[in-house]
Amino acid sequence: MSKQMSHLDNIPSTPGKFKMEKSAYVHHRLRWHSSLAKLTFWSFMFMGMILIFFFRSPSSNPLPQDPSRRSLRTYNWGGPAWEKRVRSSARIRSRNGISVLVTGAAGFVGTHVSAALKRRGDGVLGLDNFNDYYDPSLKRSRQAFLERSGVFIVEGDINDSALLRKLFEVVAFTHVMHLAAQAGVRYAMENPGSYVHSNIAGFVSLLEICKSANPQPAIVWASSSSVYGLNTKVAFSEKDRTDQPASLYAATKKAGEEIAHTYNHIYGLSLTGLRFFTVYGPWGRPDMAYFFFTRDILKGKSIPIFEAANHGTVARDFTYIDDIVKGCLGALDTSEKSTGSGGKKKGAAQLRVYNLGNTWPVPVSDLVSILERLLKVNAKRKVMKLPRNGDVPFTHANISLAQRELGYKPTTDLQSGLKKFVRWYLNYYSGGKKAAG
Ligand SMILES: O=C(O)[C@H]1O[C@H](OP(=O)(O)OP(=O)(O)OC[C@H]2O[C@@H](n3ccc(=O)[nH]c3=O)[C@H](O)[C@@H]2O)[C@H](O)[C@@H](O)[C@@H]1O
Repeated sequence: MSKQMSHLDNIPSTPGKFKMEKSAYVHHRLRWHSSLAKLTFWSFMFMGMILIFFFRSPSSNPLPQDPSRRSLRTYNWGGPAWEKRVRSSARIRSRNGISVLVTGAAGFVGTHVSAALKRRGDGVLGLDNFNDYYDPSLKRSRQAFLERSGVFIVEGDINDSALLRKLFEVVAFTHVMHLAAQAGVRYAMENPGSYVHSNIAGFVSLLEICKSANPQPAIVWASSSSVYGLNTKVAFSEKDRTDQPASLYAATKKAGEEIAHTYNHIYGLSLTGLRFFTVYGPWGRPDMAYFFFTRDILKGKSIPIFEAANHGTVARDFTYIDDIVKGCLGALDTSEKSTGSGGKKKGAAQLRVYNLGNTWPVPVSDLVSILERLLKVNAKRKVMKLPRNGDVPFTHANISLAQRELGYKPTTDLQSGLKKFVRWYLNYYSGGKKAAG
């Protein structure tokens, strides 16, 4: 080590503490070396910071969640073997059966509806983009489950008009069950673009193809209880106002209802919107509270339980998946044909909207108590104020219209439904991924 270096080693890091008895010359040189070393050090630090900033900046790092990039993903479709699979999956195998294109088929509700249609002999073709909003491996497991029942899921995006056109060329679908969407109330603040991309642009893209299809299919699609937003009149009825959405998610679903009106009015498409109320059950969505509460209770992690102003209760009209499936099938079976052809309306067509709820709101804290009993583990509850992120304090469905017109009649209470969910959850995550179903 050089003499100079050893001098430098003696320099304290804090300025002003240098020993003053050294000669002025040495003092001057040391100060000079010290400044040089510091200058070099800070230059490197500065360069480093710029590089880190550059590589981490969102504009230079295409995140998989970027919705505009989702549509740029290329999917493999087409070819004789692919068309054969499409035709075979969509083939009707029962008398008076229907042929249904199910969008979002690898999603929670999509999987259950596809399986139920297939069971009764209808033709079913799935479509899903397998995006990574939540663990795509769960979507792959649902796909495998459907495959075993004879349902083929085409990989693709509803914004891909060429793909949709091709599907209608290969199969004359009588119905579309449109469940592909960007779901989740709170995530809308993180990634607003994905809601516009899927729930508005994607819906319009699908309707454009449907209006030009010959014959035009009848469409049943998923709206949401969240369209009631800040409505305080209980129970929520289809006649109540829905012009005060509390989240962008709700606003895009409400926009969907208006868009449905337009396509019905101009092109004669038969359209039925279903306002689902907090659907839960086996194969559910990991971003929903009942699902991640279960995971976190088992892990011993604390769970945030929201409460409204003045310690008010937050409650949901939780609705079990099997009841929702019956509602969806009821809506498909009572759909009238679209009236247009070749993109032209020939007469008035059906336009409907229904609540599909359970009519029994349950406080979130009661949901947690049920989970504690089923899991035999006490939850670490962290009660906190309902964040201002789009959540509403309560939902409560009036279902008399769906009861009358769709024969909809929910039969599963939260305790029984969660029991089935917990059984599935424990089986699925203990390695029985294939068998769970
Ligand atoms: O009914 C609907 O239309 C909507 O239902 C759910 O939305 P949400 O009811 O907010 O369902 P969760 O996110 O599972 O929340 C359930 C309840 O737990 C509460 N919660 C949520 C998260 C949390 O950390 N803590 C907590 O107490 C929420 O405030 C809410 O009352 C779905 O996520 C939406 O996609 C769907 O459209």
